[in-house]
Amino acid sequence: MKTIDELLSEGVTGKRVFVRADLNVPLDGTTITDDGRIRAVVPTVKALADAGARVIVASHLGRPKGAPDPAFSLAPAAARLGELLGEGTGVAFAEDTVGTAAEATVSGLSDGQVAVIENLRFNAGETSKDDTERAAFADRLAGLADVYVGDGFGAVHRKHASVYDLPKKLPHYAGYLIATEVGVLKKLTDDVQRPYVVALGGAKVSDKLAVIDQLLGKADRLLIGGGMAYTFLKAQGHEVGISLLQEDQIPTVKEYMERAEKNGVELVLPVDVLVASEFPDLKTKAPANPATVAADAIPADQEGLDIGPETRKLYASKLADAATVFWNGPMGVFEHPDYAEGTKAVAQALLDSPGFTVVGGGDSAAAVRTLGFDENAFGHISTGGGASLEYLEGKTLPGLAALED
Ligand SMILES: Nc1ncnc2c1ncn2[C@@H]1O[C@H](COP(=O)(O)OP(=O)(O)O)[C@@H](O)[C@H]1O
Ligand SMILES: O=C(OP(=O)(O)O)[C@H](O)COP(=O)(O)O
Repeated sequence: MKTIDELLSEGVTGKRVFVRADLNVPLDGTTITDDGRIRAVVPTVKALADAGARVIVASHLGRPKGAPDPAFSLAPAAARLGELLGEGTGVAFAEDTVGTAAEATVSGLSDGQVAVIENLRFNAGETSKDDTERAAFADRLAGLADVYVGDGFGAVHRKHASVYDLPKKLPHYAGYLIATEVGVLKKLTDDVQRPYVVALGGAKVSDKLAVIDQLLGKADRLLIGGGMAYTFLKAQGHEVGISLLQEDQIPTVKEYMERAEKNGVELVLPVDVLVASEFPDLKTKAPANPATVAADAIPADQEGLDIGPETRKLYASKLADAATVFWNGPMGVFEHPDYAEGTKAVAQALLDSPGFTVVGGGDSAAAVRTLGFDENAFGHISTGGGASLEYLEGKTLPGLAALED
């Protein structure tokens, strides 16, 4: 994989450099609640701009349906990137991705200037499963630039036009963030120190259940929380009320539980959970007054939204002797204070553990910071949840493979 340092040594003055970042930050309206992913790409963008490149930063945000949707605009992220790059840099923003606004914005760039183009996923070609459709969109993106720098680690597991097809059409290099992320995760695959404990939670259940398959051959202990837990509880035969559930995965999860037992992997599930009859209001943060119930006694009209106090203690004890910890996915709806204790307890347990601790994922990293933890106290905070999990699985990641070609 060629790195950005090689590109800089070849010279970039006047070149249009397309930086595929992951600016998929959590938003409250147009307010960014955690800017970690934007800060993470600053070294790459700054190095290119300082060297006289005309930098085009592109990203997805959220999961819009292949058409413009103002709720998913990258405008707030562009403004924040401008602030982070500092006085005088200024960041132009194009209100489309490959249309006239993008073309005009890019052709208006002088050497050392930076532009952000609108959300890549406002175009159906970005995420299309049809190779021809994706390639056609990548062709249009390629028209904007001379060189490609891949630095959106959080999206390298996606076979999307800007991640996989575009680098094939331009000279391509890995940015600083991708180089750092891969360096750290490699340590967890090559020579992992044991006990190796993995904690999994969050809401992207269908995406992340698959990694458990691989982890059953690698980890010593798996702690399951967040929205992920209820498919396991249901597979054990318990009712989960109106909790997040991946019904079609129940047979798979049953098989995981059997294999864990056979392989001597400790698979740990919540023993109690916080429940309420409705999802909390994350805007007003009005008190949700959850009840604590045993994990095998979730009422039919209630939803599990955090792990309970006994589970917090249990998970802390299971992390206490870990030599390596990988954690992805909040243990509950941490954005609301009534459901943040489970995530806080796991974050604290990582800090108390003597081992090497890695936190992966946009929301997990955001949770650690917004709940007041010092991000530097963890071994590594990865900007990618799904991406880091798939890397640990040993899968070929499209966005890394394309940079290696
Ligand atoms: N029990 C639950 N029910 C519904 N959503 C949950 C639950 N626990 C956690 N979540 C949500 O999961 C989201 C993060 O999930 P995910 O995107 O998978 O994590 P990451 O970005 O760290 O990879 C958070 O917004 C959180 O509110
Ligand atoms: O937030 C992301 O992934 P993550 O939640 O697994 O960390 C990335 O920006 C990828 O987004 P996607 O899962 O909508 O493709």
